[in-house]
Amino acid sequence: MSSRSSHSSLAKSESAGAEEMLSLLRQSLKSCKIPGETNFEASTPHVFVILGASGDLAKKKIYPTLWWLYRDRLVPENTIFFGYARSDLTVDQVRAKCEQYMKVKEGEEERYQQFWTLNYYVKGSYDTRRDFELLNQEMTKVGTEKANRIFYLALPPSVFEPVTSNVKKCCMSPGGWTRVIIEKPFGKDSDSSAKLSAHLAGLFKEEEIYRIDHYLGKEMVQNLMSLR
Ligand SMILES: NC(=O)C1=CN([C@@H]2O[C@H](COP(=O)(O)OP(=O)(O)OC[C@H]3O[C@@H](n4cnc5c(N)ncnc54)[C@H](OP(=O)(O)O)[C@@H]3O)[C@@H](O)[C@H]2O)C=CC1
Ligand SMILES: O=C1O[C@H](COP(=O)(O)O)[C@@H](O)[C@H](O)[C@H]1O
Repeated sequence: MSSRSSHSSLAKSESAGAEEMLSLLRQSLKSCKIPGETNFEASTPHVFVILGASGDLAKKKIYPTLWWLYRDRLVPENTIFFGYARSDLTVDQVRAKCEQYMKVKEGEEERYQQFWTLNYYVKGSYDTRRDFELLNQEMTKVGTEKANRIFYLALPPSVFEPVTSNVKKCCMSPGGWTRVIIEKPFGKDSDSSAKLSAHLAGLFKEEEIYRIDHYLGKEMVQNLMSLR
């Protein structure tokens, strides 16, 4: 076999491997029927909110990941995305910040364009109830009251408490479920971690809270096929 054809069969087998993994992921999402949860195929609308949408984590990790999930049809079709932060930004400006991390391949441009048409941005502070009321109004206006809502805190830990309090007061989904995702660090020592946990427990049920350390699981997720 020539080196060119061995490269091309390697590329084919890698892309077949990726397709196989995506197909497995879709199958498992579709067969997942947890009571009270959304069936992946159902038409239930979802709103994914990135709090701290102007920041480093948002542009390097969260928006790219949402785009890749959307591209690979691993989020329910009826999903919209809201960015929220104090910076005065438009969706186009958020898009420009993210651009170099999105890794859009040839042939994906149309879907990529579609992804951004599903995005909205609301400017607001983290400790003002009125701003979260406005976010709530916008989400309801663009989406529906039935939509499940997911709030991703891409924010410094110093604002975790006011933000989660305001989400609870103003932004819980009226007709669906609500989830709050917090990226590490969960406090800086045992006391501050316990304080944060107590605060969250006072607002949400445990199943409404997701604590993420993407770094801890990274290698395992990347090697999912070898682990099977
Ligand atoms: N960046 C990364 O790769 C990783 C980050 N993390 C964690 O994710 C979270 C977010 O990180 P990252 O995006 O890097 O952080 P940033 O410093 O970029 O902050 C995110 C946004 O929060 C707002 N913000 C920043 N400082 C403050 C402040 N003192 N008070 C109120 N709002 C503020 C700003 O938005 P605005 O002014 O527009 O409101 C900013 O764009 C942190 O908890 C971090 O530890 C974890 C792993 C990796
Ligand atoms: O959580 C973390 O993530 C960032 C980014 O990691 P990446 O390898 O997924 O790009 C990392 O720089 C940081 O050290 C780590 O704590």
